[in-house]
Amino acid sequence: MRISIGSDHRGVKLRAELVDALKAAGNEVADEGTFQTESMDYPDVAEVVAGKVSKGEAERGILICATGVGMSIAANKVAGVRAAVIQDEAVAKLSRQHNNLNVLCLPGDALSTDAATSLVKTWLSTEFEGGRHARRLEKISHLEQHQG
Ligand SMILES: O=C(CO)[C@H](O)[C@H](O)[C@H](O)COP(=O)(O)O
Repeated sequence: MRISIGSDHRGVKLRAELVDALKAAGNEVADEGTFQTESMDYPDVAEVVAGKVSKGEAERGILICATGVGMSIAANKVAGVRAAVIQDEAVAKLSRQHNNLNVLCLPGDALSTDAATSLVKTWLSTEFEGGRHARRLEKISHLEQHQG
């Protein structure tokens, strides 16, 4: 799978570990940084990862900051992106089955490498169920196009 992954300064270590695990599993990974531990602004990285997902240049995106919250807020501003903070296996699965989540936001401060790797594996391998859930996503798309 083609995956774009990024983090701010608070997610550098976890991101590097996930990049290795994703590549080892055979994915095509675009690592968007940041590559520095100095403080930087998470929306700058969210824009790159969410933009690639929105344009179809990546099938999925993964974003990491301290809480995942800022990344999810920023990513959801990009057309066609469905992003959420996930830190639970059952929710990771449901976020794919029911919401077709295409950008996974992880709280780097709250997850061990093993827990994050397992969440990502579950999330990547779970298919969208369609049906009534597709109808609901169409309503979300409508909101995106006709807000205000
Ligand atoms: O945006 C966030 C919270 O919603 C992210 O967790 C950031 O990583 C965090 O705000 C960065 O904070 P810092 O004090 O600048 O390291």
